[in-house]
This record gives sequence, structure tokens and C-alpha cells, in this order.
Amino acid sequence: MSEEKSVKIHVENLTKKFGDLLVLDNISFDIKKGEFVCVVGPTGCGKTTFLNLLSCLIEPTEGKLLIDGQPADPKKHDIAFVFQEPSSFPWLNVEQNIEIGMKIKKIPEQERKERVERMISLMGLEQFRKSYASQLSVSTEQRMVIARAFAMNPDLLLMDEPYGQMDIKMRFYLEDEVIRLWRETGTTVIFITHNIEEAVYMAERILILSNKPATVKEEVLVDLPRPRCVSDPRFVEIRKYVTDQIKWW
Ligand SMILES: Nc1ncnc2c1ncn2[C@@H]1O[C@H](COP(=O)(O)OP(=O)(O)OP(=O)(O)O)[C@@H](O)[C@H]1O
Repeated sequence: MSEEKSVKIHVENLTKKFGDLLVLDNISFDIKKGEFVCVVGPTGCGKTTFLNLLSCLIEPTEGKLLIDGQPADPKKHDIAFVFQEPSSFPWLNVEQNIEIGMKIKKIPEQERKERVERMISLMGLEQFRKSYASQLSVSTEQRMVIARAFAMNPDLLLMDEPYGQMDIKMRFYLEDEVIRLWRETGTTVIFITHNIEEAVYMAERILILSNKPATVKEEVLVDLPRPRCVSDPRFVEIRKYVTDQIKWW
């Protein structure tokens, strides 16, 4: 595969202004197919704005944003999202919530059922399969939303602080689950987090954004074997390095 072909997302001189407010300032980088990239940066620097541009919720002021060499377009590209606030359909139960995106995509029923079962089992949702969102804890609801996202087999998954609401044990569990799903599916993942340890635990590469107007301050490769150990001296070294880059937050 040529170098050109392995690029999933190409960002070139991307600038976003809201009126006079310059948020993203001439940003350029590439993300490879199947890569797991974490984006860290100070509060309000424009991380969510970048995801909104990728999903075409808003338009760039200047610059290029290409997915598979074409302008980002949700009709052409299979993009799935997981936000900090779980976004479920309250009138559907867990099974139906996981299935709904596949129904919209007209995936055949047999395959839908198989994928739902696999996700329910992978995310440990068996006892909740007939429950509605109002009957679930926030973290269980988020597990359902993650299951729905992966069930779509998206080729690009955007995750915006997805574990913000969770206790630490659930966070560790889900970090491992998402890594397992990512490795199984080969999906390209962009994962926004404020948590440096989480970024080093999960990412193959970390993009560190500067304060607004945001530029890419640094890219850090995380070439540690998996499963990663937070007390491994190399892990500690990389975490310290990233933390040092952002001390001024
Ligand atoms: N639709 C909009 N209109 C005007 N200003 C906006 C709009 N969306 C975002 N902003 C501003 O752009 C800046 C970047 O916001 P954004 O939510 O992208 O930051 P963020 O890095 O995701 O923040 P956080 O870390 O708090 O999640 C903020 O100053 C915000 O107020």
C-alpha cells in the first residue's frame, strides 16, 4: 500500500473562525487508516470544533479537510460518534438502541441481530438488554452508546471525552474494551480527552493542541506494546513528557 493510500484524514491549513473569534489557526496533519489518535489540549481550545468540522456540522473558514482523499461528507463516509453525554433514543431498549443505526443503514436483519448479540456480550450488557435509557446508570448508557457506534463498523469513530461521566473502574474497563474493539475492527479512531494518562494508555499518537487559537503544538508517538502498564518506566516517561508540554494550561 502506498503512503498516499494509507492516509485516512488529511488536514491542511485548516482555519476556523466564529465571527471574529479565531479558534483553529492554520492546522495541518494527517491521520493514517486504522490509527488510534488522541487529541489533548486546554479547555476551550477547539477540540470539539475540530470534530464538528470532520462531521460537517460546521464548515471550515479556510483550508482543507479530506477523508479518503475527498471532502468530508457524512453521506459518503461511515462516521460514528460517542460524546460525553450519552445520546440514546429513550423510547428504544438497549437491544433496539444498538440496532437502530444498522437499521437506518439497511443492514440485513440476520447480520444486525448477530452484531447486536456480539456487542451486548462484549460490553457486558446482557442483563440490561430489555431496559430503557431512563432505567440505566450513566455509565451503562454510555456502554450502550459505544456498542452502537462499533456495531456500525464505522471506518471513522469520533469520541469526545466519552468517559467523562464514569467512575475510575468503569473507565479502565472501557478503555480496554475500546482498544480491543479497535484492534478487531481496524476502525480509525479520534479520541479527545483531558486525561493524559488515558491518552498515553490508548493512543498510537497524541496530538497536543495549544491554547486558542489552536495550533498543533506537538505530536507524540506512543510506541509501547499492549496491554500497557501505567507504571512501566517508558509509560511514565511519555506521560511526563506530554504533561510537561501542557504544564502551562
Ligand atoms: N457555534 C459556535 N459559535 C461561537 N463560538 C463557538 C461555537 N462553537 C464553539 N465556539 C467557541 O470556540 C472555542 C472552542 O470551543 P470547543 O468546544 O471546540 O473547545 P474544546 O477544546 O472542545 O473545549 P473543552 O475542552 O471545554 O471541551 C470556544 O471559545 C467556544 O466558545
